[in-house]
Amino acid sequence: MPESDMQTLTIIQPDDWHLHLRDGDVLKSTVPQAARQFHRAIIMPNLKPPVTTTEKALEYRKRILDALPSGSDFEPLMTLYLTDNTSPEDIKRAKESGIIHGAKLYPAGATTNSDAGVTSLDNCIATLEEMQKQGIPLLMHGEVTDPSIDIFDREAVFIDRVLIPLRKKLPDLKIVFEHITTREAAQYVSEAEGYIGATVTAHHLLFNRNSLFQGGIRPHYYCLPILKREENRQALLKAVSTENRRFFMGTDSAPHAQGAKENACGCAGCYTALHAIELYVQAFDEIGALEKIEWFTSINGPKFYNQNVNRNKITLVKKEWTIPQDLPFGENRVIPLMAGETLNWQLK
Ligand SMILES: NC(=O)N[C@@H](CC(=O)O)C(=O)O
Ligand SMILES: [Zn+2]
Ligand SMILES: [Zn+2]
Repeated sequence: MPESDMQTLTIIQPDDWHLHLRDGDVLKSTVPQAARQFHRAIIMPNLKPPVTTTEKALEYRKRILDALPSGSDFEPLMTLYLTDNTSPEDIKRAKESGIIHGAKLYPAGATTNSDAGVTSLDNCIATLEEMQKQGIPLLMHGEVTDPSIDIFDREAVFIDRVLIPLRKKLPDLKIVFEHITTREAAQYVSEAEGYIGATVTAHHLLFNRNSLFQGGIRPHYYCLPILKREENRQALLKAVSTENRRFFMGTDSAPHAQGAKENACGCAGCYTALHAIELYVQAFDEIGALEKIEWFTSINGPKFYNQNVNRNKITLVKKEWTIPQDLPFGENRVIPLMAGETLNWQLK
């Protein structure tokens, strides 16, 4: 149970089960910011070029570890980027390495750096069977790419067109439905048979689609899956704050340089790794559910991934602070979510 006296909140140290750190120079800031809060993180493989092999993941892991502040015990949990050409041998190799904790499905064209992603799951059945056999979870960006489907419906349609048929074929495949944003997804994950979990971001708990157009167009609130109607936000809040153990924290912190967001064709992704835990605490506090937060932030995720729950604890204090306007990002700047706005809780 979290310890709380209204002015402080102490919880088991959280992990981030969905994080983009990017690569190169920017690791100098993205890695320490994540390591300040989390013990472990599932590292997304959508680099340019993507992390498609265990060898590439080992090299990327080393670059991440090299960017850690000395004394940090942060552990990057690596993932493979599935393509039409990922083979069952690639999966065996990943399992043997001991460093790969999932393989990521990006439907081709669905989101940032997904062009090399899977064009049809039919091309991957042998590979997915091997994942099922080896116990490697399939992490999914769950949106259909059919341009005739409205952007606000792409997640719900994915459940019927892709997820349910896939789970009929491979009922023992472990699945994480990443960054869910709809009532339909929350309900499906709550009730479905078998081994399935879902991550939920802080921004989908805090904001609905009105935030995209508050007094003008707001590129820093644009991410995929796109923010939805309020009723969906309410369904997500309910899912993460009830006793269901299938929902866990995954920030989907996805930094893009300021100029790539504030652009005629701006990139999708919100940067939250600086202040993720404070954002989640704010969301739970707003619905009076702080006593439920620890399952979501610190327990359900490790249990899903067969990892130990962390031993360390973190403490937040009830104290207003202002989110910085921008942050270093290699040679550029990145704008954190809610830049310049106030949060009520601060990590000690
Ligand atoms: N969530 C996003 O809007 N963007 C992510 C990709 C992803 O997780 O879909 C990114 O890598 O920028
Ligand atoms: Zn995604
Ligand atoms: Zn993501």
